[in-house]
Amino acid sequence: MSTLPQPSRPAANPSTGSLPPLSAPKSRKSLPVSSDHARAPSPSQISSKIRASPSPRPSLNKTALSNSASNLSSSRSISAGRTPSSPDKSLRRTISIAAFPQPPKTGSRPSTASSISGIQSLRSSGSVKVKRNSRLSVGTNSSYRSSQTASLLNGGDNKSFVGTEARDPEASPSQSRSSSAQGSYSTSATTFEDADDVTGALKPHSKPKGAKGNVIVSVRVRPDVHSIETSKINSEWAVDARRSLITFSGKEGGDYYYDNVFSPHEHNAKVYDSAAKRLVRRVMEGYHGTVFAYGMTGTGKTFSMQGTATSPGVIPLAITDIFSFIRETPHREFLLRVSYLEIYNEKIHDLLSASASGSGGLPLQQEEIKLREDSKRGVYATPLKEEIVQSPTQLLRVIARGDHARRTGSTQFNARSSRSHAVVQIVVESRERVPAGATQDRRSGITPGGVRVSTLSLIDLAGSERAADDKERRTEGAHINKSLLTLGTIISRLSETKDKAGNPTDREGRHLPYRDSKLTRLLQPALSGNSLVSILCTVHLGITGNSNSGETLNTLKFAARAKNNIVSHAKRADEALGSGGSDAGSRVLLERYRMEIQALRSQLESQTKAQAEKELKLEEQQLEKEAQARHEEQMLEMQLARTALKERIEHLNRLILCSKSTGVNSQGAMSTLGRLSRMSAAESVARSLRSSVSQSTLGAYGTSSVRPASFLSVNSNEALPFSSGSFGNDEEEDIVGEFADGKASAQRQIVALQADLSDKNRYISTLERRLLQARRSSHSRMSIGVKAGSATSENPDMVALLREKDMEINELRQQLDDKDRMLAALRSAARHRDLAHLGTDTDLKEKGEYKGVDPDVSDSLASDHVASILPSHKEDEVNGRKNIDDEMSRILNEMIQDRVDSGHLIKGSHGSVRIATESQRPSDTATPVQGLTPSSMIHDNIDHDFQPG
Ligand SMILES: Nc1ncnc2c1ncn2[C@@H]1O[C@H](COP(=O)(O)OP(=O)(O)OP(=O)(O)O)[C@@H](O)[C@H]1O
Repeated sequence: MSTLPQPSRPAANPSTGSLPPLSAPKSRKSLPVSSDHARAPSPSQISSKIRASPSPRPSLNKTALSNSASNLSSSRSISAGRTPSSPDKSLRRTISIAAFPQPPKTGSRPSTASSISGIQSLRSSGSVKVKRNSRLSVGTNSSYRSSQTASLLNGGDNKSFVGTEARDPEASPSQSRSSSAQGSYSTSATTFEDADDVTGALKPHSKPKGAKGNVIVSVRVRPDVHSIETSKINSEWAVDARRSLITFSGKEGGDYYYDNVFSPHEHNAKVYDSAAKRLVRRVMEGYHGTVFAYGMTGTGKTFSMQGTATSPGVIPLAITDIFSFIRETPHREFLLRVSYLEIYNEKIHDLLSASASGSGGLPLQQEEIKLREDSKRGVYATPLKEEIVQSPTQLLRVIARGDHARRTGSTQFNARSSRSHAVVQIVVESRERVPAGATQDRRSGITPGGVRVSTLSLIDLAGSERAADDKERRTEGAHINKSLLTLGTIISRLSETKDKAGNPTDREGRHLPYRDSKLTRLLQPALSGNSLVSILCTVHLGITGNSNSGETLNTLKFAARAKNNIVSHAKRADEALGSGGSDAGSRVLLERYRMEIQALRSQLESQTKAQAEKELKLEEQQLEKEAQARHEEQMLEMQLARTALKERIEHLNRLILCSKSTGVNSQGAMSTLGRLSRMSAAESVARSLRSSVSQSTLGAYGTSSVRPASFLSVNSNEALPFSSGSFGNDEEEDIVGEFADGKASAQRQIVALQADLSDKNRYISTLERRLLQARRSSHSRMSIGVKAGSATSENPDMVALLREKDMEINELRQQLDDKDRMLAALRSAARHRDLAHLGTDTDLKEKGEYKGVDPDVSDSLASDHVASILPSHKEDEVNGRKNIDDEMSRILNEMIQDRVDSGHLIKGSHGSVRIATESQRPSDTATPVQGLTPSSMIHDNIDHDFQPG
């Protein structure tokens, strides 16, 4: 949404209390009468011309006078020769902008003020005939002094009024247009001087005492490109830029003074410096400001406002200045938003909305934009897109986009004529910057002091034109002309009076027709008081094109009326506190943004906090998880190692027991036992043991009625208290079962045991390696744990585990030793047995009793390698067998004792043994004695254990 500057509407009799003391009154009748005018045509003649002004001048505004008397009495003056009661005389208050703080001087852009006077320029160009002191000779009928005082925004306080002498450059050569020594510009509500008023009233060299206002009117003369080529010169016009004077010597001729007159050779930069710069600076300080270009089509309005790439106009130069000001004002912060609209055929279009420019340059249908008014915002267009801009480039780009969308067309006088009124509005919000560490208003969440909002409106009006041939142009022209006419009417009737309802009226109490056109409605706030105004009127005085003297005169009169009638009580906008949520507050975007930023910041802070806490928690959880995972991993490793060790121990145990049993068998020649038992039960020497074992084995299968003798009874030589075929309980039966099958040869057992031995050696070395690794990794983990200050609880476990593993390894070593010993014993037993078998076999063969013996076995038993140890005598043989029996018994006893000690076997009261149940075993070495497992298992194990390698 956008609005033209609408500070609170000026009251019927606006108080000037908030304004700086007026330095001079603005009096319509304060103009000095030049001696020229003495020679001027009669008052009646002048009046007839000057009264082109559409409305008669009301009488002096008594209310205004009385209301402002206290403030103005010292500074107001009523021009000489004029009585307060004079009906056509009006005393207008003036407001001095010179008393306001001066903007910082910038060196950002050098002033391009041309030193060439307009007269000189015109002379050189020859486009306008300069007439020195010719006014009187021409018989000038009127004299418009629209710039009788130091001008608002482009003049200096020292600017003098031009009397007869002063107008003569030679008589009064230097009318300084420069600003005062302090660089201040003064403004004045230009006094429009009716001929009636002038008559006999103007005093040469009189200078109103600082009559100043906030309205500046400038006239720019467009160069005539054809004038150089042609010898014809429009001799009716004379332009004296130095004295801001345009003189027309034709019909209705006269002198026209303004705040600025720019000769055809003045550049845009000069125009900006003199006509707009000051106003722009004031807007940045908190005043509303409006600059608009008015003039016939093709006279250079767009050229002045937009300019070209090489010669930027008012708009781009203002933008540059705005940002220069921001840079130069570090103690304040600013927010700029811009809108751009056009009024085309009495309809408002948003030039920044996406739909503003459709394909092929045709505008798309967009939501109708309406003008609304409220007490706080004044008149504003809605809905209107506003863009927040942060750099001159961005702002220029936004405006260029709007320019692109603006409607133009070819007219008789301008190939690219603006067919609409274009309004750029830049809303400036500013506030004191919060000093670092300053305390803030806790309740509102904002810093003390509010936001100041001011608006700069830069308006390029469409040009007035005569009826065109083209229908479309005619329609456009009708709308343009109507709105411009309304504008002219309003300006000519402007007064400070208002009706009871507070609506502005002219001096006769008639309503001002602001609502007659969108343009005037939109300009209402600017025209009716609280805005600084700069009007740039463009004319073309050449002999070609539309250098129509009548039109030019109209423009000059418009300018003069504007300067004379528009009274501005511009004051700095109040600082609004935007936190209240009121309408005003909601307008103050800067504050809203600040609060939003603050809210977002605190939100961000709390979120960051929460995030940090969450992250910390997650991290902790992660660490916990990692520790847990590590722990689990370690436990798993340990478990695996443990399981592997246990399995191995079991395996070894099985082997040991099997070896024991094998030993028993080998003592009784287990593999051969079956064979022997099959061969004969009458084998003499080894019978006691071998047959008993054999029988017990057989007994286990229920094939023998002989009382079985457990292999344990070998040592004790005690008869087992079991009945035949049973050990008295199942476990013992299982034991018996183990010995029931013994077919492997001693050789194979030895080979198997050797392989197993090497296997175990390998395994032990593997275990040692693993242990070493485990120690290392445990050490590194422990050190990590110590570093992290956690996971120290793992140490006892690890130590215990290591200890356990050490024990297991020791145990394994012991077992291995046992095995070694057993192996040695088995070897020697095998040797002896083989020798004994050789002898026995020979006997049997001799006796023909060696039946059923496998010839292979027989052969193998009779192999050469045992032949060497064959005893020569039977007695030796018997003794040898006895020794073997004894040795085997001893070894077996030792091993059994070991198992009893380790809790795997339980000794019975009668010397019998049985396998300990799970519950009876020591918990830490709960290794099942696989060698004493049920027979089916034993078979498997034996088979497995006997696997070579
Ligand atoms: N001071 C100047 N110096 C050089 N060229 C100018 C000047 N003023 C106007 N012109 C040229 O005159 C032509 C018409 O100017 P411009 O379009 O600004 O007129 P306008 O008043 O905006 O017309 P319209 O109302 O039809 O839009 C342009 O080509 C422009 O470049």
